[in-house]
Amino acid sequence: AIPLKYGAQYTGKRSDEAMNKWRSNRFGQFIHWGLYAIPGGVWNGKTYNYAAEFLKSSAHIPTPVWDSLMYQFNPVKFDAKAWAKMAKKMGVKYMTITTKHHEGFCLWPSEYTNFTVANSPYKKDIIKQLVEAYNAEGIDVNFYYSVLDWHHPDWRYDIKTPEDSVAMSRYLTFAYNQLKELATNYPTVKAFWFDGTWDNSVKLNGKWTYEVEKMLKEVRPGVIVNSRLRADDYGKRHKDSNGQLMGDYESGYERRLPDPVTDLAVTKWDWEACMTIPENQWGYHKDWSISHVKSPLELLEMLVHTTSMGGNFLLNFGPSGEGTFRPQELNIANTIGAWMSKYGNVIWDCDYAGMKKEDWGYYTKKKGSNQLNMVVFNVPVSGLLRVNTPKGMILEKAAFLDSKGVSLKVEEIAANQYLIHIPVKQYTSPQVIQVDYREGNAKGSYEKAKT
Ligand SMILES: COc1ccc([C@@H]2N[C@@H](C)[C@@H](O)[C@H]2O)cc1
Repeated sequence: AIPLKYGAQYTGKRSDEAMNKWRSNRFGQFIHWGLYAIPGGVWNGKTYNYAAEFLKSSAHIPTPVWDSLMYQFNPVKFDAKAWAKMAKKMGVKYMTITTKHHEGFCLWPSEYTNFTVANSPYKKDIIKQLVEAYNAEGIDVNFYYSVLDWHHPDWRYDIKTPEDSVAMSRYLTFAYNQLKELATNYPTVKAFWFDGTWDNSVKLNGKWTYEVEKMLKEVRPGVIVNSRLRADDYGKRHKDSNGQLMGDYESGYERRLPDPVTDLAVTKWDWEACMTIPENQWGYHKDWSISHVKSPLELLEMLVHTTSMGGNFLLNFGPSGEGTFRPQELNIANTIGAWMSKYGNVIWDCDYAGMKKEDWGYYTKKKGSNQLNMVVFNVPVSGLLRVNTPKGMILEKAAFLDSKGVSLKVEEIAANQYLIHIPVKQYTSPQVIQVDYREGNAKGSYEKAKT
């Protein structure tokens, strides 16, 4: 192994209470909110199709012009309690809020800059209101923080001169202080979601990323840090020069999911995928007709897919400049919430089942139980759901979760090979089958045939 000072600090999954809670949460709400929500992807009458939170660069807007949006930030319809109630109904157990996105505008009254809500017409601390409202609903709150900062004069994309180095170290001190401020002033924060760490200026500062992780865990013991923060002694990110995951979970899946057949390696570590409802909009965009908008059932399948591979699914919402969500977002919250109210127990506290992926959908398994869940998205025309079990696993019973125990026919067709018979009809939402099994070796008729 290559000796490293700023590489992975430990290997394997954390098994402390805080990480077990983070893992059992499984489903989270991402919220991207900032000045970008005011123009919403439109500038001087022109609609820019790229992600709305990048409008400053898409429309080549000078920093002073963009920053003056602060004087328009006044979300008169913002209601943290209403947001938290919607999230509770959706079935999320955690929420991750952009405290500061790339634009540098802070949703909390940071003492280290004037570019915050405190100096906007709105004035009040948005982070405080969200933390209190979501925690009151029993939902954990995590902080997204962009290291990249378009506003701060000392930010550098690369270090090419001694002046760059001096400026960037001033910037990193500023960011360190802001992060300490967030971890100190909002003591119920459970995790930090770092972004904007891909530039060379950060890769050259692996030591700073190590010190930030260390500081956060000293100020807030148990706090969780994503792999995107970290660079090692040689600028390697996410995994260090020895291939070891840095931070507490892998956070490279953005708008994409690992393949349930070829990417099973992810089941060896904790990971989270974050997802947009439109094709590629994190911040509020005025015109959602410019791309595909994912339906509730598409997103529900992604949530189940993610759980089936032992990951967390962070679904993004982009409130408007006034502090409201769109009808499509409300519909998604209600539709997924309705399914979660019936079947949330096959998501929360569930994990990878170690079973071979089948065409009909996904398996999940409740931690520490012999209860195997089958979430069926694709009903085969045959009505026969194939189940291949590992050696030593015998299926005993299968029933639709909401059928009050009416068993389904389980046909053993070969060693560790079964067919579960279900009615062939139009299902309008994913069906959940609960399977009971026992340890033991198959000794069906075919064994005799062989001997
Ligand atoms: C292609 O480059 C980027 C850079 C930043 C992002 C940001 N990460 C997401 C989690 C959002 O915050 C998006 O703005 C996305 C793509």
